[in-house]
Amino acid sequence: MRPLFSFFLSFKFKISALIIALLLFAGIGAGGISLLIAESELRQILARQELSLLTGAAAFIDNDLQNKRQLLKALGEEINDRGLPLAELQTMLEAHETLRDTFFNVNAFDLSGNLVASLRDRNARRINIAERKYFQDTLRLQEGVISPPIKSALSGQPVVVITQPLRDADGKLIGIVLGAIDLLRPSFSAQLDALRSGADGYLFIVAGDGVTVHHPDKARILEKADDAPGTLLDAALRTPEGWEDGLLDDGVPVLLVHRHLREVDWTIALSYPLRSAFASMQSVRLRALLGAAVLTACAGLFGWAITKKLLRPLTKLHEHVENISAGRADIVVFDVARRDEFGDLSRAFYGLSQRREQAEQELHHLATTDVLTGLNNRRMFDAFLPQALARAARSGQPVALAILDVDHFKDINDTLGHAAGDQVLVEFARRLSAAVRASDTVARLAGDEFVIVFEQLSCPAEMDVLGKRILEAMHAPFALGSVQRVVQASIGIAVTHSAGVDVEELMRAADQALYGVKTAGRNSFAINAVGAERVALVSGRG
Ligand SMILES: Nc1nc2c(ncn2[C@@H]2O[C@H](COP(=O)(O)OP(=O)(O)OP(=O)(O)O)[C@@H](O)[C@H]2O)c(=O)[nH]1
Repeated sequence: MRPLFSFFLSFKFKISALIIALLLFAGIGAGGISLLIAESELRQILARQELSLLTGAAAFIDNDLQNKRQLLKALGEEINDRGLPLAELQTMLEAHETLRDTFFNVNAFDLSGNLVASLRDRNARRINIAERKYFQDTLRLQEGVISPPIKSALSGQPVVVITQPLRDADGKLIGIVLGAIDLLRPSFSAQLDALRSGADGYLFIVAGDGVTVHHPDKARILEKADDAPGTLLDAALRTPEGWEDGLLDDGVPVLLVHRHLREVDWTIALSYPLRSAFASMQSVRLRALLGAAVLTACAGLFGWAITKKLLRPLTKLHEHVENISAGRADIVVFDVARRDEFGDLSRAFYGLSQRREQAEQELHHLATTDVLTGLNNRRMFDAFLPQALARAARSGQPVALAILDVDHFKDINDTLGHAAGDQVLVEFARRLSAAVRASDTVARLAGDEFVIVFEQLSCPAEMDVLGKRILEAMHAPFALGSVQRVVQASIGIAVTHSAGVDVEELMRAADQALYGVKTAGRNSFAINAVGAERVALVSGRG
């Protein structure tokens, strides 16, 4: 669980995730925008294509209506020219075969609106259409009109009628003749059926007042469609031609292409469900999405591999830090030649480690060195003496410890001052260091008290020589500014070559020797062989 967790926290994972996210964003963004543009273009193309088909259909219907009007006009003129009375119209209508082919029915009415002739049924019941608006309009305008879709008073069928005023030989209005178009089987039906687009698309015609003139669902003919402001139909009725996007009542998104007719206040429209119109786009979208997903996965893997490679120096750096912490490597491994950010970081680590090492050395020096004389201090001596004893035990060689005390040092301080006292201590330390061998270790314990550890002695008697040499080193007077001062010292030496002697025993033996020298008058040394219980007193001059 934990490695998985740290995997998700890793920089590699974050970078790879970022690459994938950016690619997804760019891919889906670019793909989405391209698809949107393609869809919009396709919509325009489809709409234009459908509109040009509608224009053909509209022209056909306009021509059909115009032909029908012309036919009725010709009929009216013939009646006028021949001065036929209304009573003879039935015979005349029946004689016109073209009327039967062109219209569902043709009827004639007198000025009072009473039926006087009916092409299809000479015994038709005597109806009156005086109240019908198209009748009144024809008389008022004295020219033919096309009615809105209505229910026929004679047949009860949904029809549209085309009227033509009738005159006698003197040109006086005597009635009207009208031709009815059956809206359930209009003459332009075949043409409209041929134009049906797409499996779900359908054509319909609606009058300017929203009443349906033609619809594949015949039950809707004569129904008033919803043309409230903001509806698709409202938009279609308000413009001569064009296309709109919108939702049908049942929520289906459609492309509505429409065109207004020339002969009559009708709009022919094609409702085209976008689902079928863009069926091909759906599959393109799916394929594009799949392609983007595959590409993103490949890019993600590639990004992972590249990131891993790019971050290898960082992994190496981490290894170096671990190795240095564990003492398996030196800080020099940080000093790489790379000329990039990782190189800079590694070298910065190197510099930092160098400074830290230096600081540690300085701290160690401060902690183990006497500030005044530069000799080892008590802390160093305490750590060093047991090691020296252990070394001596291993080598079997004698080891000696000398404790030195400057004689009457307090007098120097008191008579010449503390600074002069310091000078004496510094010079005393210098002479001590010069008098002993490189293998011997000198330290200042405190005040005017010094120690020397002598290692690698050939025999205990060698200490006689060394003790004398130290006293001799102090013979020359100390120059303290303008004053020359003789400085003497007392030395207590403990020497042993038995492995079992410990630090306390040795210190005690050296102290005893020193005490003996002090008691005997100072300026000399004494050697105390540990275990031998013998104190040898040797004069200051050796
Ligand atoms: N100038 C100076 N004096 C110090 C320092 N440390 C300790 N002293 C003085 O050294 C003197 C040590 O005196 P003692 O060792 O007790 O006496 P002494 O005069 O040497 O007498 P004996 O050892 O018996 O000969 C004291 O007066 C301390 O104040 C130091 O770092 N510098």
